[in-house]
Amino acid sequence: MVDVMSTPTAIRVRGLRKAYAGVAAVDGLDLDVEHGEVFALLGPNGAGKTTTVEILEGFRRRDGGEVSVLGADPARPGAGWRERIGIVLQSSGGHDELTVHELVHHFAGYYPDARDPDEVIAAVGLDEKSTTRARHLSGGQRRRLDVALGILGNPALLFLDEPTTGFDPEARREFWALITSLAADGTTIILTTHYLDEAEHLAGRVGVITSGRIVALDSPDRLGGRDQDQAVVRWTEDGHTQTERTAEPTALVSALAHRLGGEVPGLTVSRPTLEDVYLRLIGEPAQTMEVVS
Ligand SMILES: Nc1ncnc2c1ncn2[C@@H]1O[C@H](COP(=O)(O)OP(=O)(O)OP(=O)(O)O)[C@@H](O)[C@H]1O
Repeated sequence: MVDVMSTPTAIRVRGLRKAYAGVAAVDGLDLDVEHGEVFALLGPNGAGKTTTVEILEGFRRRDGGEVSVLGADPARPGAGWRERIGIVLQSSGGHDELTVHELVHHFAGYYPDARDPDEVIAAVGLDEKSTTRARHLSGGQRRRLDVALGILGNPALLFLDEPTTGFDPEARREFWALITSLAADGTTIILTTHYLDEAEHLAGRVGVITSGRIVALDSPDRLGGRDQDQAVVRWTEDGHTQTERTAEPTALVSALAHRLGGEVPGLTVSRPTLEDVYLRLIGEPAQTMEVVS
């Protein structure tokens, strides 16, 4: 078996290509993910995220390029590789007649180094549903069960494809805490999500993919030059909302306070959100960021 930590990166992809009926879905994609990183892959519908991730998981054949995942080519992984990888697919199902307890205990038997099944059930917050059949779980609870099955084998690398779709806000926060604790234990995590706040909360780096290529890659606070973007200062003066873009919002606010004699009415200072930057990168007009010339 490959010693995964002896490989310099958890994932290395160069020039990955995949076409369906002659149409490119992944078109020369490069990517490096370090051991222990939480990496989020963002992109609009049809951008090529699932195709890429499924090639990394060994579920789809590529047409070209080099791929190394935990030191092995997923197209020819060899013994022991699959047990080192946890996968939570976009949609799941099956085994609907078994209870949570039965399912998790059953699948634990497949792994040489399984986590304690009862601890996993508790970790995903399904303690109280332990004796409930899978088909009677709510959508969000079913997703937690999927995550439980994904982490059961104590994977070195965990793929999460849109893991919190259908979660209520509280469940999402709890799930984030679970992922954060897995990451703290050293699990490398590849996350695809359409929730920008989820990427911002969880990921050390995000990659934006459009038309089968990575078009931006950085930490959430630096993506697309976000940290260099000017702040927008808004306030009310003479009955009108005033707006100014500036690289020095503190100086502007201080000058305003001086000029207006103290409290600045209606003052807000905002920076572009990750969503603003993301929409700009994929070529959509930002909806929340007011651009002032
Ligand atoms: N099995 C397939 N056969 C034919 N075309 C496919 C197949 N799977 C994906 N495609 C096409 O490849 C492109 C990329 O799809 P993919 O599922 O990788 O995108 P995605 O970024 O995961 O999208 P989403 O956010 O909607 O899940 C799309 O145009 C899609 O229609």
